[in-house]
Amino acid sequence: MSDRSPRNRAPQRRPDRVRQLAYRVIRQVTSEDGYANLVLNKALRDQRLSGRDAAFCTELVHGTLRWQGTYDAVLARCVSRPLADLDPELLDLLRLGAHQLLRMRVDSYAAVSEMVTLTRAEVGQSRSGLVNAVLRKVSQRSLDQWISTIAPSPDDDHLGYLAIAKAHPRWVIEAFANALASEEPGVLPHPSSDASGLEDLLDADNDPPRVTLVARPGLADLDELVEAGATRGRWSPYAAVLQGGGDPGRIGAVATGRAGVQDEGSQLVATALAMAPLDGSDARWLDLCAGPGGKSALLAALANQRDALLTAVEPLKHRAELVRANLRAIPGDHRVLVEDGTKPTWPAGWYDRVLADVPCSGLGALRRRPEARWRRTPEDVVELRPLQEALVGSAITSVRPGGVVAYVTCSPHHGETRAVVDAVLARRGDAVLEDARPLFPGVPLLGEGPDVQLWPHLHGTDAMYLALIRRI
Ligand SMILES: C[S@@+](CC[C@H](N)C(=O)[O-])C[C@H]1O[C@@H](n2cnc3c(N)ncnc32)[C@H](O)[C@@H]1O
Repeated sequence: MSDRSPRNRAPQRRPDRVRQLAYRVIRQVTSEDGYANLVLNKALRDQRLSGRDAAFCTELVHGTLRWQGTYDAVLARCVSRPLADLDPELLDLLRLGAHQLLRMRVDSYAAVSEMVTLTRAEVGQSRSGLVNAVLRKVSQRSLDQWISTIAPSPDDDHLGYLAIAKAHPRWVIEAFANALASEEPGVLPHPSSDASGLEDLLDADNDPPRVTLVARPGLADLDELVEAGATRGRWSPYAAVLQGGGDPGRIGAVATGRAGVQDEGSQLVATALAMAPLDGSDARWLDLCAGPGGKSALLAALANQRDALLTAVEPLKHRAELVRANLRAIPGDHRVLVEDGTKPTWPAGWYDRVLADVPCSGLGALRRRPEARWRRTPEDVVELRPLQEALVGSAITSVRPGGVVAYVTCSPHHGETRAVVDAVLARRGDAVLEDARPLFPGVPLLGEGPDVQLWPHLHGTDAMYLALIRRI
């Protein structure tokens, strides 16, 4: 009989440092409603993780959070009680294990064994048996086999199938299907084929985006970013893409604020507002919902080239500080007001161009926010509506007759795009919609207009929406 006295027991293995960090980041994101990107970046910095370790940790965190709904459906088949009855720590450990087994090329034995060791260290020996047993069951099938087992047949319930196979909540897929269908008359809102591009869109959401830079006009030019290793963007005249990622802060133009990190779709909508034709005065520009100030910086740089000035409005003090920081490198006496955009303190009709980039569900930026899809609810869209309508109303009141408003969301959900614009314009007789498509030169697949919806799968951008409104 072997001697199991503590003195003779084999020393307990230490958990793998990278998996442990990934688990702790995931815990913070799920238990404190943290933003994965912020929590992870801080953790990587604090632990001085870089190179392959940082990349592995990022994949563990982002992948686990992004595929959470699918992993929960798999785990529900492997755990004998409802997942809701599991301790949240245990559930996060199981999700992290499932990700390694089902979507990473980690050897099954290594993945299970590492997760058992991590479980022992993080929640105690008594739980490690359950983790071992459940993950072994998970490892008995590939992801495709699990999907065939647990998802409804695509012929019976296409959206239900996609929810599992593409890891999106069903209500989000429905909203996307509706938005895509309205751009392509004749395509059913609930397609059973992918004629509408729905599957491509969901796939694009599951691909982490490359880092896109903006060369702020008049301050940096694209050649400078290209020399630093970036390649020119596809559509925006100011965009460059950092191939292979890397820290953008190492580029001089970014470190000094002459360039910044900004999705190409965000660049396109801000540039579209600046390009809208205008008769008469073009001196006063307003960014009504400015924080953290990415679009403010681009608009201010463009305004500066025409001797115009930008006023940026943001009610949250800490976000207004971010706007100030973003505007610091831009020449000109641009102002930041810490105010509520629905209660203008400036005279009606004061501005020539207004951007209303309103608070929204952010469903258009799921690529870059891995946890967001599981956190948002249909109620968010309903609850944001009155604020969105008040802000468009305020934007229209703030612009002079003949001036233009760009209503922008980072969401393709009709409840926060067309429905908002239509409701506001139906109530007031002093503004009309204009065709925004000519303001996106060279950008293909802009639909039937007059508004513009960009898409990750078609344009490689966030799903930004823009409606161009002219005050009459
Ligand atoms: C979608 S974000 C704007 C992003 C920004 N334009 C950029 O490109 O960096 C919406 C912003 O509106 C702000 N906001 C919320 N309520 C507001 C209000 N009543 N008036 C003005 N801005 C508001 C939010 O704090 C948030 O910073």
